[in-house]
Amino acid sequence: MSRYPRTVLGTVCLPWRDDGALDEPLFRRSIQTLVSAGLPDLYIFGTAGEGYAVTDGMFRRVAAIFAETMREAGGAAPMVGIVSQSLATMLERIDYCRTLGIDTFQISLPNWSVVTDSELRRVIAELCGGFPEAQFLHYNLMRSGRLVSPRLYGELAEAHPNLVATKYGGGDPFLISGLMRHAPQLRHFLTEQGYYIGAPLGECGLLTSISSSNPARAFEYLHAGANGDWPRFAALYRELCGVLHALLDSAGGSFVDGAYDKTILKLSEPDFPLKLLAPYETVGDAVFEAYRARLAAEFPGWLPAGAPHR
Ligand SMILES: N[C@@H](CC=O)C(=O)O
Repeated sequence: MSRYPRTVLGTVCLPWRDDGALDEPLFRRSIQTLVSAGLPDLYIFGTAGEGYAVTDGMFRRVAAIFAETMREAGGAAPMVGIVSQSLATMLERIDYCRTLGIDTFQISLPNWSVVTDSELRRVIAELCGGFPEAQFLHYNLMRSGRLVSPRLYGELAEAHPNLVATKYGGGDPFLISGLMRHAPQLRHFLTEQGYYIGAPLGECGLLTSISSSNPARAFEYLHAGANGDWPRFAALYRELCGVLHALLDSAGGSFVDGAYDKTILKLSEPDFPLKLLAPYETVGDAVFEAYRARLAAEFPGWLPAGAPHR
């Protein structure tokens, strides 16, 4: 029995105005739009949410607005990403969020020097042990300099009942099957490609990226995999591979996640700026227009519900 609901987990992006300030009304509106479109399980400060780039002041302001708006919108428990080179800063940020009533955190490992297994055990012990009333999802990504192995997750899950989930954006079949085998008590959230490998093996969740443009269809993909409806699952997977290539072809280069996630979000929030916090470069409006045109022509079912298919 897994410790966290099986659902579609989605990112929230941060809209920056030309003067560099947060566009608060648009930030609130984009959260409301996602929840009312059927995506209530949301987090801030993943890679797309620029958790690596915000100051402490911005972290506090965004976290407070996010928690308040999620409550108003009727979203699930708001999940806040904690990204820092400093374990002490991570603890401070969690402490602050606890004062806002936030109890669900997405943690990644400090990476100035890649942590060893025993250092990793220490990080998880400080975070999970320091806040036993909170719950933690670990973001397993190579930007930390290493991945956590399925067996190590099994060990950590036994030691920390409030380690409840993991998130992995890659597609390594060996790692994915290992997660299901060695740490089934954790909910493993996999992106569209990884979910296709994981769903036949165990009760993983869907970490939505390209599929977030149409939450109802993203849930259809989750359920097709969960219920063993393999023809539908394969058909949606084929579409999603096409959608991914449409996005990458339109972008024509390599960008940090936020550039892609903001392009996807702009489908439902046309005035959402694509700008990223410095020094990272983003895609231009022409990329967004090319992507929207490709979706309309080839995969209209992945446009937001009610969007014109032009
Ligand atoms: N871009 C996502 C990860 C998965 O797709 C994020 O920022 O968390």
